[in-house]
Amino acid sequence: MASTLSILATFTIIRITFNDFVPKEIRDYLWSFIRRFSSEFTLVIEESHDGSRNHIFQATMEYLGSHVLSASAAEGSPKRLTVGKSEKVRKFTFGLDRHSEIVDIFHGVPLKWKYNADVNTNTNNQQKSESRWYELSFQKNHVEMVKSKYIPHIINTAKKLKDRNRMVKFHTVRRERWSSSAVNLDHPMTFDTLALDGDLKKTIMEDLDSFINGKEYYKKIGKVWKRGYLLYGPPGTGKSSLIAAMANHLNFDIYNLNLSAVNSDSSLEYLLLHVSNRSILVIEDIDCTVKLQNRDAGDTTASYPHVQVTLSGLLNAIDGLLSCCGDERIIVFTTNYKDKIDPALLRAGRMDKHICLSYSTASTFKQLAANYLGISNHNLFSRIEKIIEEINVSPAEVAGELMKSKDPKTCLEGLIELLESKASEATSKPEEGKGGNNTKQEKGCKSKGSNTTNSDSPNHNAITFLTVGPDPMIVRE
Ligand SMILES: Nc1ncnc2c1ncn2[C@@H]1O[C@H](COP(=O)(O)OP(=O)(O)OP(=O)(O)O)[C@@H](O)[C@H]1O
Repeated sequence: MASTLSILATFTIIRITFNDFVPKEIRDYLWSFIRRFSSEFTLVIEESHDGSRNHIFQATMEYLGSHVLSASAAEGSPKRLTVGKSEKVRKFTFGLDRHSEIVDIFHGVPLKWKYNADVNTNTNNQQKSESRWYELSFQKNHVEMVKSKYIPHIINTAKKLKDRNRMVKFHTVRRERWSSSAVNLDHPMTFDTLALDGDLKKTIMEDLDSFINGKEYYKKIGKVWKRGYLLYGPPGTGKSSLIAAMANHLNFDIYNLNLSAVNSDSSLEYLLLHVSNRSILVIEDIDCTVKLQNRDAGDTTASYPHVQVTLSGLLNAIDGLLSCCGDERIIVFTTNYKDKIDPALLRAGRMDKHICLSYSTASTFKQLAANYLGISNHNLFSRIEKIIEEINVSPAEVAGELMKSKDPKTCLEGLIELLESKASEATSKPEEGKGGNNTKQEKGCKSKGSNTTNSDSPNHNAITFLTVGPDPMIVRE
């Protein structure tokens, strides 16, 4: 043991002495001489290439950053790492410290990475700049594999990591243009905290994942890589919450478009064409901002004096967005009244999925109770579940009651009081119930042209998920 240590110490001293006393030019020459007799091959990836940023360098940094921490426990791994965080990303980023090495195994081939950095001074010993580069060393017979598989793998992985870690931004319109200062979305709603009935949550997530993994599929069928969703249902049923959950799930920016802030069809077209890739364009309450009546009635223009956007302008702008420029874009309309929207806006190819969000059911109540109160059972549950299936109460109203106290019993009693008052209101005013107030039959999702099979089903009449466009692709590895 002692002799091993002394050999190591001697070797370290020799290496330090060699580095300190032998000029760099001679060291480089000696190394290139030694390499001539070895079967090792080295690729040098510098930070800049042809006078601009080298994307492979950036991708390598991202890629190795995700590997170094998990690899740091392995034998022979670097003993020093760098750590940092910028405003634009959610997580810390780790990296190799200068002159550190790490071995990555890809398809069983060991690939050795070394990170280098040098400070350059000009002749007056004044201006300093840093040059940084990676060296990737491997056996010569793997050159083709590294070129055709490993480097593309690094670039793809780095892109996915970057997309996953970036902050989601929220863009709004200012003076008919997207505001230059988008804010971090920072919305806590996720698919874990969103309460949805039946399989709807799973179906939506699967649809989003198929979309995001479907680049090749869209290319194959010659369709632009975009998808449209219509979210409809009564107020407080989670339409905005679902959009936030979608953005957080995909790490897509949100572009929120209020049509009443747009003065002309040409401005609208400009806005829709200037939405960035990997984003969700949201047009909320579409029935309120533009009177999108059935064109059979002959009304194709906005009927509110302050709204300049016409229905045909909106259709053209959406078709422009859907037919050209950019990738990975989602467009979402929300409305409380699906029947008020011109069917042309909702047809397949414009809105691929119609998702109805509706009043609370026993299932959504239980999800909310688990989220807000941290309980999965209580002796008041059965009473609540029974009444909630009979009346219309939005998840927002249920959530409001569950937030009133930290004591579950107090919250559940408050909720029962609300449910009972709604039930007696519905009994005393049955004619209002028909208008969609509090009767079970009006859970809010029935509308002309909706998926009546689903909406008639006894257990899931609150929610329908209707595919109107081509089904999402099945991605096979
Ligand atoms: N399905 C749900 N799951 C969890 N929380 C919900 C759900 N629906 C509503 N909420 C709660 O109610 C609040 C209001 O809901 P949200 O704004 O998403 O409803 P909305 O359908 O978009 O309403 P509106 O039609 O009035 O815009 C949310 O911030 C959230 O706290």
